[in-house]
Amino acid sequence: MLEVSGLSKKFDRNKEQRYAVQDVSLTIADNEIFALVGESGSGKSTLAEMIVGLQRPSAGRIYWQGQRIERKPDYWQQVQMIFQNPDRSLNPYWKVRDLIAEPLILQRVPREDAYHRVARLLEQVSLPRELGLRSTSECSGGQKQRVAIARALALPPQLLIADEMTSALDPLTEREMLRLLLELKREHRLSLLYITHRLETIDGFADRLAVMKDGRIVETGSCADILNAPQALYTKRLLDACDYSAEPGVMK
Ligand SMILES: Nc1ncnc2c1ncn2[C@@H]1O[C@H](COP(=O)(O)OP(=O)(O)OP(=O)(O)O)[C@@H](O)[C@H]1O
Repeated sequence: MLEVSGLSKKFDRNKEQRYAVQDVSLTIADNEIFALVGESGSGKSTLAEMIVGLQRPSAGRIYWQGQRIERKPDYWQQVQMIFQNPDRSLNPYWKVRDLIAEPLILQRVPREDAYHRVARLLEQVSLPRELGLRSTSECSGGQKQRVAIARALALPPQLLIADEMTSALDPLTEREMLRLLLELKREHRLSLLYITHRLETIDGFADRLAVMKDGRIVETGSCADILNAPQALYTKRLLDACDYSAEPGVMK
């Protein structure tokens, strides 16, 4: 469904040009959870931001359903991103229900109909309906992240990109979030690009996995294969660092 081919991004740093992402190619299939793993600074967010159009690639192409995204104007409605810090996409002065309703209102859905849909979305992400009348400054970190998910689902996307969305949350809330994403995948048949630096969280969750280091993909394959028998030295080091064999994954 999504194909990234030879994608690179260079930034100027100290009068030099450095690659944040270099010649990355990958595909994400329909209804697939694809995890992108790597340590801090390996280029994961830059890659995601190119996919959602927040950064312009220095080289390479992105295809959606077989066509370049520049030729698919509806692509931008079919992809949504959730950030590590939900405040990045949520205005603290707005009520939760208006934040979630905004994408619908922008599509000219009548306000009353939009609020009905918001009530259903709040239920889907396990938030009480009353929370709709609060501002996000009155919500916890986990609640804000659920609000961000509900907003991203208001116009159901076909591809959801979650960039370190659970890394500021406690382990129990993290587990709940991953369960919620699995449910949403089943219900909406969406695909998910799930970005994390924590390999141990994706066991039993992701279908496929790419490991990124210094802007390049060093290993890609089925999640189970890579976790059980990593080929790249770097992946082995990442697994050792999180003591993967000793700790069951979040979803087990
Ligand atoms: N706007 C920018 N200007 C210059 N360099 C940048 C910019 N954005 C990112 N970089 C650099 O590109 C590299 C990759 O950064 P990126 O944020 O994509 O990594 P990451 O794997 O997502 O890291 P983290 O897990 O810490 O978010 C880093 O060396 C970073 O300093």
